[in-house]
Amino acid sequence: MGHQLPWSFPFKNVPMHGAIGVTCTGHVWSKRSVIACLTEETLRNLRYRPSKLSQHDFHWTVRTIGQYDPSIYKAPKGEMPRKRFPQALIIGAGKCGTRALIEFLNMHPQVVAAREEIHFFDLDQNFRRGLAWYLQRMRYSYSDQITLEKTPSYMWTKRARDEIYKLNRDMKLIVVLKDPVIRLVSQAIRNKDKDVTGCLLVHAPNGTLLVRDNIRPVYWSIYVNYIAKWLWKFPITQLHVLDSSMLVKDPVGEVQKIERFLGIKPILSKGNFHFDEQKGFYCKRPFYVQNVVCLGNEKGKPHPTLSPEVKELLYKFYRPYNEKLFKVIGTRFAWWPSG
Ligand SMILES: Nc1ncnc2c1ncn2[C@@H]1O[C@H](COP(=O)(O)OS(=O)(=O)O)[C@@H](OP(=O)(O)O)[C@H]1O
Repeated sequence: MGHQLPWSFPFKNVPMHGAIGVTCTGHVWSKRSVIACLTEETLRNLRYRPSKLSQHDFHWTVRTIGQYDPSIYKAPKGEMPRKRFPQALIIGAGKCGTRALIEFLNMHPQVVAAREEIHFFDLDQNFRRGLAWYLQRMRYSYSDQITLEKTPSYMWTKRARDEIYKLNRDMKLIVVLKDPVIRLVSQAIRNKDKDVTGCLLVHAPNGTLLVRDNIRPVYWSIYVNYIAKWLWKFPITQLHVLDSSMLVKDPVGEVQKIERFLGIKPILSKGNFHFDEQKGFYCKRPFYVQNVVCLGNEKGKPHPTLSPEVKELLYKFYRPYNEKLFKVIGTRFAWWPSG
């Protein structure tokens, strides 16, 4: 994009190999080669008051130079990147692989993913800060890129449904779901419930064992109760539901379906994924980066083994809800006990 700074690279401790330009299209942080993205406002300053510029004027998206071959992605000619509200959201569900999914999608040059979970629509203290605050949390993008945010608890939140609809009724919604029994165990472990089995089950007065359906890990796994409500507002064509176990087994196939759903170029392929034997999961291999990047150790922790009796009870509990869900979304997932 040709805008050159009128002085040498001013920042200490950042090794500099290459030019600074207004090219804000990459997705990979690199310590070796940098491109600092400038906002339009900064560029105005640059023309009129260059000496007033400081390090803080930079939108610090540091990119590997030449990260995308022009045959893979070229920013629209003459356009400046700007912050945009998401056009797509990963709304859930927590513990179902939402982090892996957004990391994988973020390798696509047309996907510009927010770096963190913003929790704008679900948390009062964030929602009160207003839409301008939400917008500021987004990264810079071009008009042919899709800004993507993930907050896995949006799926369970009424305000998220209402406010996302108000913000953009064309919003594309991505939901990754997991076998509900595995998800609830994952959540119970995360909540540090020591006795996972004990916390999920309760004895009825007559002595029979029942699933405690009044606790979050349990009722948040009744997906149909939430998905059906999203579909009161959004048409099914705007909802893409995938099964976490398929994301684990075949991430390429799953991200390629999402490329089609989002209407972006089919770019991600086998070469972007590497199976890490030790972790037992696929990790990402972004374009032009030698290293494979895996999720942290907090993801993919071993789960406790449930007793056959408890397992059966839980699967029996979820079966009718799963059946309803499959009808609503028009797809079946293989959610039955293994082992
Ligand atoms: N590729 C890859 N690498 C690592 N982990 C993977 C991957 N794909 C899916 N998973 C599963 O993601 C589970 C965590 O889900 P989330 O990222 O949605 O959790 S969170 O709600 O954001 O805390 C995590 O759940 P646990 O196994 O309970 O840790 C993993 O099973």
